[in-house]
Amino acid sequence: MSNKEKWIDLAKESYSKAYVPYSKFPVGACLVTKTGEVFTGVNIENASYGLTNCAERTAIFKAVSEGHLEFQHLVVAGETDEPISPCGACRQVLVEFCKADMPVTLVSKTGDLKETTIAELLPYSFTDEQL
Ligand SMILES: O=c1ccn([C@H]2C[C@H](O)[C@@H](CO)O2)c(=O)[nH]1
Ligand SMILES: [Zn+2]
Repeated sequence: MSNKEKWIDLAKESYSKAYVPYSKFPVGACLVTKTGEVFTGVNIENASYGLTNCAERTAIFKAVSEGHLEFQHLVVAGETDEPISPCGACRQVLVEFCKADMPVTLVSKTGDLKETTIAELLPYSFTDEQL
């Protein structure tokens, strides 16, 4: 089994930890650091719906909290017909921590994959270079 297949499995396995009483729509992410450590994340919803934290941001915030700032790959898996597509808020947070050419693998419920990159997900993004 390749590393990427393992990361896809980890993203899917994390569904069981998603806190999704409102949408019943679990999403799992697996973020891999440059040195190969893996951080999973799930969506965590709230009765005040807007405070929901997506799986992607949960994974990033976990990794950054542990001192990791360099990443090599992200997998996001959802119970969608087509490979899941990260929301705009997560794309902006990903741009903050991931290089433009970092590969991102998006996964559907049947295991269809879409291979993309950070820059493809959020072209012409606002970054610290503009501050
Ligand atoms: O890429 C995505 C898309 C959606 N969600 C979550 C937010 C909410 O909990 C549920 C439905 O939008 O899915 C994620 O975690 N990641
Ligand atoms: Zn999101």
